[in-house]
Amino acid sequence: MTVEFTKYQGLGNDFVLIDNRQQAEPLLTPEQAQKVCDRNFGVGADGVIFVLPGQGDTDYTMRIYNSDGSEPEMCGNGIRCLARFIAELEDKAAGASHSYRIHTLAGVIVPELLPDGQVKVNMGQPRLLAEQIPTTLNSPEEQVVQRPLAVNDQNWLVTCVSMGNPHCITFVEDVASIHLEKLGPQFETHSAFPQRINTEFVEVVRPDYLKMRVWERGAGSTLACGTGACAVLVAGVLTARCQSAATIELPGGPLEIAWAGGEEPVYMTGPAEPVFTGHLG
Ligand SMILES: N[C@@H](CCC[C@H](N)C(=O)O)C(=O)O
Repeated sequence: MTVEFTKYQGLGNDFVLIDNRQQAEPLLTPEQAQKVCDRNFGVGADGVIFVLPGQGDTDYTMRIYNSDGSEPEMCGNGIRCLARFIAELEDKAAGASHSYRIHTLAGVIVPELLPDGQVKVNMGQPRLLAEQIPTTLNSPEEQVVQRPLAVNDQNWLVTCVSMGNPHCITFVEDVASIHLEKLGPQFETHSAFPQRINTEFVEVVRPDYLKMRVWERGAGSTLACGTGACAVLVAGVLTARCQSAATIELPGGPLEIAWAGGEEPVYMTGPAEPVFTGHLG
């Protein structure tokens, strides 16, 4: 079977996008997606994203496999790419604004194409209780803010935030000095995180400008993570380190993130670009 695809990237976080509107099950298995993501033997990507028919009152459904074949609940950079891909499939005029209601495993997420080509996403409310992350770092109905976690013979103070998918945030003096390849896998598979974890190391340059590096669950070191940037802003607000709106600088470029606190949703604005089209098989 031949499957058409378009490769997209959002700040260098790259995805193979597949038009799956004809059926409710993804056209590829997790094992096939893992092969497609291989950077030597496949197309090469951090994940494969499928646009499926909507459910309930939504326009479409998004499903995603990480490059290791696991299925996360949400992907921030991916949903910006998905919005651009849908506009392309629907043949919408370039530069026009549109928004879509997208069903995901993290709930309904609403990306909006802006006239300047950027995509602004209502990412929903952050979930802060230990049982929602999930983590054993506090009692189930408590938040996890600045809790000690031993990794690699060091004690780290971590704050945990779920944006539908789990994130563990650590504020450090110098983010460039972090040995991501060594620490990332140890955080990801730590017994305190029963569903593994995405890990962000963050340096606060100013209250409105933070630098972060990320080790993603199921994908390793990536150039950007949209849900991660949202979780970082929330952790920065919870620990009084940053303003309610800030630029989060990632290795692949900046994202604008805003959260008014409490039960308000988090907003993320950033780019998404097509790279090339092709077919599998
Ligand atoms: N890169 C993504 C997050 C993708 C999912 C993540 N690896 C997980 O397993 O939760 C983003 O931009 O949010």
